[in-house]
Amino acid sequence: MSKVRIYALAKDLGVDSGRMLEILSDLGVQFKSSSSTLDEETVEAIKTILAEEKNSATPTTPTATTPSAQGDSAPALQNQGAPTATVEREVAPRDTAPKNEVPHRAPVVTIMGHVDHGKTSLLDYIRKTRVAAKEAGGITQHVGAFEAKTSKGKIVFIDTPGHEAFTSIRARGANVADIAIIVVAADDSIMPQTREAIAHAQAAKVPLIVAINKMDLPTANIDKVKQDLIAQNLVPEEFGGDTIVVGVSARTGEGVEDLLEMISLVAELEDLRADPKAELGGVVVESRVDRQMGVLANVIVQQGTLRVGDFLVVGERYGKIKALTDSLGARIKDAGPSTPVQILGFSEAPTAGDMVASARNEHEAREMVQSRVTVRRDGEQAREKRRMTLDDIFGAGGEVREINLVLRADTQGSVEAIQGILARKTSEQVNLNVMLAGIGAPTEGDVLLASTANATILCFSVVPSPGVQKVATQKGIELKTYRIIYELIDEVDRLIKGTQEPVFEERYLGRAEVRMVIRHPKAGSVAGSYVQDGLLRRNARAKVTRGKQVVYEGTIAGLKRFKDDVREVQAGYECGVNFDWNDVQEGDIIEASEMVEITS
Ligand SMILES: Nc1nc2c(ncn2[C@@H]2O[C@H](COP(=O)(O)OP(=O)(O)OP(=O)(O)O)[C@@H](O)[C@H]2O)c(=O)[nH]1
Repeated sequence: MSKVRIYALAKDLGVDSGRMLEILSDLGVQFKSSSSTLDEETVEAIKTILAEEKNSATPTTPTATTPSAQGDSAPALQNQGAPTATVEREVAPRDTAPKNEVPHRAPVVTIMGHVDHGKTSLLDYIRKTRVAAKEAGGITQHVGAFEAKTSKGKIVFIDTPGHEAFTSIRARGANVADIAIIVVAADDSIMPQTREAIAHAQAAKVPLIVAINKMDLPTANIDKVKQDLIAQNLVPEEFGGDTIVVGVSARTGEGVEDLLEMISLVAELEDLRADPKAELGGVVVESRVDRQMGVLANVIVQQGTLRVGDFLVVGERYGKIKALTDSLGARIKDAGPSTPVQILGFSEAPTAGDMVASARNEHEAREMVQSRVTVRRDGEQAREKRRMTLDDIFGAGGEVREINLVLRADTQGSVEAIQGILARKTSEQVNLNVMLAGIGAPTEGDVLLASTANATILCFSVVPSPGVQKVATQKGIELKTYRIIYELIDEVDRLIKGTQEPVFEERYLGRAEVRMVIRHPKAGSVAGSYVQDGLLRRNARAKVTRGKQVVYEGTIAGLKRFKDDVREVQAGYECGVNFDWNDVQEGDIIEASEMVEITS
């Protein structure tokens, strides 16, 4: 039997993800994502655990016809007898002492990709086929996201496709999406914005699923897309990698079901939970001003529950919810986690990415706003005083070993040349992580990416527009332009140096011979010595040898010329040397050295 992916096994065994994760953690199995593979032994162990549970849960009524001749317990679990229900029932006793009482929530998915690769079409297809719009009078409300129903439950899709929205939300510190779908047209393969989308999803550390769209076209070249994905370090599962790739057509609907199923499986294994009773947390997806209704803000609730009449604080504004509308256009009274809603009640339009909090009453809402204003002002003042330096970004003393870069250059050739040089500079100590390498001037999106990932933007032979430069300045992002490749590389070297632990080298200073030892009741032994070569320096490292043997290693604690304390004594002079050691003898050789930081 070959290796099995976690999600595939969970599906085969009809086990819910929570239980699968529990078993894996009980077994001490480490895994990266739901696509990670399990070896044969682990699979057998899981099957055994499930079989044992099954037996102990139904001791007297062996369920389906599971002949004892069947050595492997797995087929029994795959039997038709409502496996999911059975498993859930079996799990129940364990739930008496649940690790996590917080209920599951629906995944929030964002669709990104290159222009014209079919993001909108895919969203439209899913909305058309999966949203029961008629329930609410036939008009779906635009609330920035919609809820699709699948056999495995609800999936929330953010319906403004494109990474700009996603990134601006992230740049404000919010991470609204749990899963990113990267749409790649089968006839066009990976394009610049695909690469950007991948970089953004990776920077957000959200699992991504690649949807190869337009499979219906005769010019579709799936193999090419897969090869191009590999070149982006996204190795599809069939080649042994972790990247889930699903072929779809937004036109015919082919594969969309599989895509939804994959989303559900990934979501299950992400074990997404949120407490509807917790303090409110939500994110503004978009907002607009309606001539008749006023400000409408589209929000996704992340935890807690929104209720009509609540006071909400968003950024430096607050408002009272006058009305809540769900994605089907229905007026609702409250909305729990992973619910997209439209809120009426703000006096000014909030910005995408703003986080929504609730206050108990108007007074508290006002206070919260006031304290936010103060924090912002303080921050602005502090920033003015101290423009961020690279050391600030990466930490002094090289605590951060990852250097994130966004690279922009005039041609593909330059990009590749620079990337080639950078690749050689990655070492065990420092990882140069080029989050995005693109042709053309840097964009505001690059700055947002850089600001969320603490990256530096390096430009070669391209110049940022004043607008982009301004945003970079506001966000304290280093945006540097070069006309000569080696100057850019020098900058990278500087970054590397800033992040590395300093390297020290022992440098020889000099040697002295001990000619006479004076035993002093208070000062201990003073070695009257003659400096034969170089110099001796106070606080330098000292090694004392007697014949061929090293008898002491430590520090020159004191150094005197006659009665005076001195800092150093040159060759050709006599001096008195003190150590924190008293067994020095006539004839010993003192060798002094110091540790010097290597700068190259
Ligand atoms: N044959 C075929 N055409 C498709 C498919 N999906 C989208 N298209 C077509 O591709 C074009 C672009 O589709 P959109 O959905 O607008 O692409 P998009 O990625 O949302 O584009 P932008 O919003 O401009 O970034 C349209 O003409 C669609 O009809 C598909 O699966 N098959």
